[in-house]
Amino acid sequence: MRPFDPQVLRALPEARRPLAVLAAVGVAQGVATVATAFALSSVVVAVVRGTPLGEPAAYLVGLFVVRGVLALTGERVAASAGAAVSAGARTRLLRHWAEAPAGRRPDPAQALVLADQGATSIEPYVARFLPALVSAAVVPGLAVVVLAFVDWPSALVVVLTLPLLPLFAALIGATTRDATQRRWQALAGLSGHFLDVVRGLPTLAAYGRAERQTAVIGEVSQRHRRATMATLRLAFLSSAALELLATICVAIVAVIVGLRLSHGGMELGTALVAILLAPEAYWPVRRVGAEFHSAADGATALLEVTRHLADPDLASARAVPASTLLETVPTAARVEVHGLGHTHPGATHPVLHGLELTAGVGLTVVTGPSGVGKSTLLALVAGLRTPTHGTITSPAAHLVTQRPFLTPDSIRTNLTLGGDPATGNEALWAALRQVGLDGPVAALPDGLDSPLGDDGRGLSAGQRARLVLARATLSEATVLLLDEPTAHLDPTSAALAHEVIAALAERRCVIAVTHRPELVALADRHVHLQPVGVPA
Ligand SMILES: Nc1ncnc2c1ncn2[C@@H]1O[C@H](COP(=O)(O)OP(=O)(O)OP(=O)(O)O)[C@@H](O)[C@H]1O
Repeated sequence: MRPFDPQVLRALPEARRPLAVLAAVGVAQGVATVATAFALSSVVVAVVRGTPLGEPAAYLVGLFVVRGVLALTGERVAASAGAAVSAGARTRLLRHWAEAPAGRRPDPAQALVLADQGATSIEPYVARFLPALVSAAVVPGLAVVVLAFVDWPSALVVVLTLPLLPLFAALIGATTRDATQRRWQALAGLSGHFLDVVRGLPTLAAYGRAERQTAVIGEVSQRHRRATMATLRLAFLSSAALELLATICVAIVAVIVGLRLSHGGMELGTALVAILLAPEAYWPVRRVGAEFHSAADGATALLEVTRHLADPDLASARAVPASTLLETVPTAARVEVHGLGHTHPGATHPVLHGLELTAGVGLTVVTGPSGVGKSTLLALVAGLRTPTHGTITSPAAHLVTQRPFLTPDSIRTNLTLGGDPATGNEALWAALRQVGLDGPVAALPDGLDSPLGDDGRGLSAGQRARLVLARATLSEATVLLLDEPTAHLDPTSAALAHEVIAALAERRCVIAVTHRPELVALADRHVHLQPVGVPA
């Protein structure tokens, strides 16, 4: 694992400015640190020799103030950079995946971990580790150069002993990486087992075996605890080892300087500067070692984010000939499909072949036997799948699937999902009225702010279907794709929903998959799909 990969700056441009400021602050802190060593030794020399103290003391106080301001600025910039880079990584990842064809998106569990814990762990990496890395790159070099001018024997000792610190840090880091890996495996084992037990709990309880799982979960948790404690022990021990090593190195400089001072081979001021500067060469390296433990996850996550954002597969998916891509024409309410063919990944036979379809403003219904590819056609037009053959031209479309997504949040949030969250109450109630859902929602204690459970729990299947239809009416998309929009509705509600769909089709291009003859009767165009190989 590299401590810092410059690719990050290309993938996350929001990181450039704060990292440049952090580097500048790091350099300024290095200069201020060296200047403080000189000012402090001048004060001590003035006290010992009884010379006027005012000037060196004023310099020292001024330098302390400057260092305080620099430290404060560094902390603030680092904290806001951490938050900005972490949020930027999450937003870019989600946008990147959302834009990618469904077939090229990562596995949902992996995507969730990366966008959630992964993006969060980037924050300490940027806020704490990178500033430490900047200091480690600037301060030791500066301290050694100045020391070489002031007292070259001390500089020589530092130059000879300084490489020991990164060497030990790297050795300890390699051991920590294995221990961290073991901890993650134990954690994954624990979560996987816990999930299995929770899933199977009703069955286990029914057969009176639930109690037995307590011991198994206890054992797996203990394994995770032991792995965590081993990592922590290693982290504390490694910090202590680096600390000890750095102290010994400083002590060597101090002893040599002390001996030369007592034999009169050195000025008091020079000796003080050497003793004050020597630790400054070691501590930034020590700090990098200490911060490495908290930043290891973030560095890995950042690499993973960069890899996803620069995914050559995805880049080539976007670069495939325009004929197989959706063209985004925001204004035209028109869908054109020519010679469309699609074979699902892993399937041997195409589900669609040589399909022609032109749909403008109005209602186009798509019918056909079950499994013929109606939902696949809508997913292709929506851009969720990439066609294997042919072309599709469509503006960004609003798709209502057979199992529409409802988030465990308020009705308001669900209505405005994917649209403008600031949509006014009046428009929301009007949309609900259109689908006949205003009464049931008004009867809820919190009205529009009433919460829904997972997958719309709290609403009947028919009410869910009407809610997503209301969401479609609020959408600004000029193309609406509806997959069996009235399948779950009773005849009265279905008739109301059909009216809404017909009203929507007056100004937009609505393509609806349906088995309902009532909706087919309202259509301006009717496309009946036949299984591939069967003449239309
Ligand atoms: N992700 C997938 N991978 C492989 N095959 C798939 C996938 N999704 C759908 N299929 C297959 O593609 C064919 C068309 O499916 P699709 O859902 O488009 O049919 P449909 O006409 O909408 O059916 P229904 O009317 O029952 O909803 C089916 O044979 C289905 O098994």
